[in-house]
Amino acid sequence: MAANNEVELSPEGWVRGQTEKILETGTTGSVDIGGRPVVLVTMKGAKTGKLRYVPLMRVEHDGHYALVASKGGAAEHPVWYHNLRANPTVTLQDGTEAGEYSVREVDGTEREQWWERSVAAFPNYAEYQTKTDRRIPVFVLDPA
Ligand SMILES: C[C@H](OP(=O)(O)OC[C@@H](O)[C@@H](O)[C@@H](O)Cn1c2nc(=O)[nH]c(=O)c-2cc2ccc(O)cc21)C(=O)N[C@@H](CCC(=O)N[C@@H](CCC(=O)O)C(=O)O)C(=O)O
Repeated sequence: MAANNEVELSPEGWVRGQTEKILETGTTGSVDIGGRPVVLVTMKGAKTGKLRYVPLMRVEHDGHYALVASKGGAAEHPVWYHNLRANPTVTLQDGTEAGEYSVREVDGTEREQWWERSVAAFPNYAEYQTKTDRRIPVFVLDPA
């Protein structure tokens, strides 16, 4: 296991670029996807123990957030899905504010409620779900 403070950004160029911009400016407000706000989630790698920085769409309600493992409607879950399952405590930065959250995957009516909020925040999620038989996982973050 790596030292738990070793940071690793995405190998995906455009994602790394947005992450670097957030880190340089100190605010997630410096980036967006189609004008929609983004949050920056720091999570612990399931295998390496590295600190992984994962930008995701901002879905917030009453101080709780949802993270949608859509990966653009790909056939498989994003790799970070496994990180959250293994290490369900993250730091989430929204704007300039960062806080600690406990993470849980949701199902049933709670998932429906948060899926609606997610699609309202980022309509592309609805289209991504039509592109794959994989049911796109939804995680809810509760302030730690
Ligand atoms: C390419 C791969 O990415 P991924 O984890 O599959 O995630 C794919 C994307 O979801 C991820 O890039 C998101 O940030 C993309 N993305 C969104 N992705 C989404 O799925 N949903 C969103 O709402 C979303 C919004 C968003 C907004 C801005 C932005 O810049 C990017 C956004 C990756 O980062 N791999 C790394 C890290 C892998 C990793 O985490 N390894 C774990 C082990 C994991 C295991 O157990 O297998 C470890 O370190 O231990 C690598 O191969 O080195």
